[in-house]
Amino acid sequence: QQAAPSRLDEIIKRGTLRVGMTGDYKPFTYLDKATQQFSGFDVDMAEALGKALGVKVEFVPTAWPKLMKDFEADQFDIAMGGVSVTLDRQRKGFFSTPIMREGKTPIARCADVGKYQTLPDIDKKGTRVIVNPGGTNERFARANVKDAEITVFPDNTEIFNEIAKGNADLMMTDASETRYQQKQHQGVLCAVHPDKPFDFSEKAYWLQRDMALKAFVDQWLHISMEDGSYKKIYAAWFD
Ligand SMILES: O=C(O)C(=O)C[C@]1(C(=O)O)C=C[C@@H](O)C=C1
Repeated sequence: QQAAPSRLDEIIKRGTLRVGMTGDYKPFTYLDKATQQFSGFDVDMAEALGKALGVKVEFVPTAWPKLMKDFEADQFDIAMGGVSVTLDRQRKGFFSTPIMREGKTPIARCADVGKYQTLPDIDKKGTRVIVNPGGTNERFARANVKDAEITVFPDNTEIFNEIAKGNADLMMTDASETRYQQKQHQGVLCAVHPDKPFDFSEKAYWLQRDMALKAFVDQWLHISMEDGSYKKIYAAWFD
C-alpha cells in the first residue's frame, strides 16, 4: 500500500521550499530594502536546508503581526528567522527540534543598567518600555508591565536606536538579540544579565503539519549540529 502523499513529497516534486521570513530581526533575518535580498543566520540555514532537500529556496516576506495568518493561509512551508516556540503556534503546526535556548531580558543605555535588574525595577511609573509589535516580545511586555509606559514601535530594525537616542529607556527581548545589539552599540547599549533571562523560550523552525517534513528537518538539524556545519553558520553571525 502506498503511503499518503506528504508535504515533504510535495516540496521535492515542486522543486522549491517556501520559507517565510520577516527580514527585521538581526542576526537571524534581515531584508535589504534596496536590493530585496535576505541575509542572516536563518537565511544561511534555509539555504543549507534547501540544499539538503535538493530544492531551491524561495523566501516569502511576512511580518510578526501577520505570521500566524500567513502560516494558516499556507503562504510558506516553514517559517525561519528567529521564530520562538509557542503553544499557540504549536496548535497550528509543528516545530523542529530547538536550535537555541532563549529568554526575555532587558537592553538599556549602559549608564542605566543598574536600574533595570528585575521586573519590579522596570515596572514603575516613569519607565518607558519600547516594544516591537506582534511577537512574543509584545506578549511578554503586556503580561509583565502594568505601571511603566509601553510604546509600540513598528520598525524593529530601528528600535534599538530609539533607546540609544533616549526616546525610550529599555526593551525586553531575546537574550541572543540583546548580546548582538550590545555589540552593535558598543558602550551605549548594554544587555542586562542575558545569561539569566526573565523567562524561558526556544528558537526553532515552524513548519506545516506534516510528520515527514518534520522528520526530515529534525534529521538535517541533528546532522548539521554533529558535523560542524551548524557551528560554522552560528559563528559567522553570532560570534
Ligand atoms: O515572536 C517571536 O517568535 C519572536 O521571537 C520574534 C520577536 C518578538 O518577540 O517580537 C523577537 C525578537 C525580535 O526583536 C523581533 C521579533
